[in-house]
Amino acid sequence: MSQIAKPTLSESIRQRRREGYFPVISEVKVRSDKEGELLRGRDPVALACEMARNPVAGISVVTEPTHFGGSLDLLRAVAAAVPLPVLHKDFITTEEQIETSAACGAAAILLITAMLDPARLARLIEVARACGLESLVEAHSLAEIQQITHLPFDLMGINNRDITLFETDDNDVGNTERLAGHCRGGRILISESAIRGAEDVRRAGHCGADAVLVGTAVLQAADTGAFLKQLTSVGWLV
Ligand SMILES: O=C(O)c1ccccc1NCC(=O)[C@H](O)[C@H](O)COP(=O)(O)O
Repeated sequence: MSQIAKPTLSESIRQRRREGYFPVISEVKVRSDKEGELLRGRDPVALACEMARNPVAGISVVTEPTHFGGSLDLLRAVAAAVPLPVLHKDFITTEEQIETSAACGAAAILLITAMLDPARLARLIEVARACGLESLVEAHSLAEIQQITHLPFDLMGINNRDITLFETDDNDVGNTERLAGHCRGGRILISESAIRGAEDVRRAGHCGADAVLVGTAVLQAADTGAFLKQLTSVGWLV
C-alpha cells in the first residue's frame, strides 16, 4: 500500500458524513463464543480489504485471542493493507498495550469503562494521545457515562451488549436509544455491537449516534459489499 497518511477515525467519520454516507466501522473478528467461526474460510486481510473498498469510515480489528480468536499479527496485517483508520479492539489496560497498538499501525484504541477507574482511564487516554492514537471510550450504562464524561477522550461508544457476558446476550440497539441523550460534550458517538441491519442503523442514527460499529452481521452477510452498501446508505433524515 502507498504511504499516504491515513485520516484519524474522527476525521474519517466526519468525511463519510459529509459525503452523505452513514458512517460505519466494519469489523474483522475471527470468532465469537455465541456464533462460533465467523471467517468461513476467508482470509481476514483480504476480507478487510474488501470491506475497505466500500464507503466505510474505518476497520475494527478484534485482537483478543481466547474468546474472539484475534492476534496482534492480524492487526498489523490489516493496518498495513487498508487505506482507512483501524480501531484496535481488545481489553486494553496497560501503557505497553497502547504502545503496541501504535507500533502495529492502529489509529485508535478501545478503552472499556467497566474495566478501568477514571484516573486510570485518564492516564491511558493521555498515553494514547502521546502515541498518536485516538481513544474510543466505551460505556454500557448511565452510571458509566457519568463516570467518564469529564475525561478528554475523542470518541464515545455505547456498547449495546454487556461485555461481561462475552456476546452471549441477545441485546439490540435499545441500549443506545436509552443512553444516547446522556452523552454530552460534542464528541462523536458510536453505537457498538448487536447491529443486525439497516433498520438498526436507522434507529441508532435517529437517537443521536454519529456512527455504528458492526461485526457479526457484516461477517455473516452473504455479500459483504451489498450489505455494507445497505448500511452506509441509510439516510440521516430518519
Ligand atoms: O465489546 C467489547 O468491549 C470488547 C472488548 C475487547 C474485545 C472485544 C470486545 N467485544 C467484541 C466486539 O468488539 C464486538 O465484536 C463488536 O463490538 C461488534 O459487535 P457485533 O456487531 O455484535 O459482532
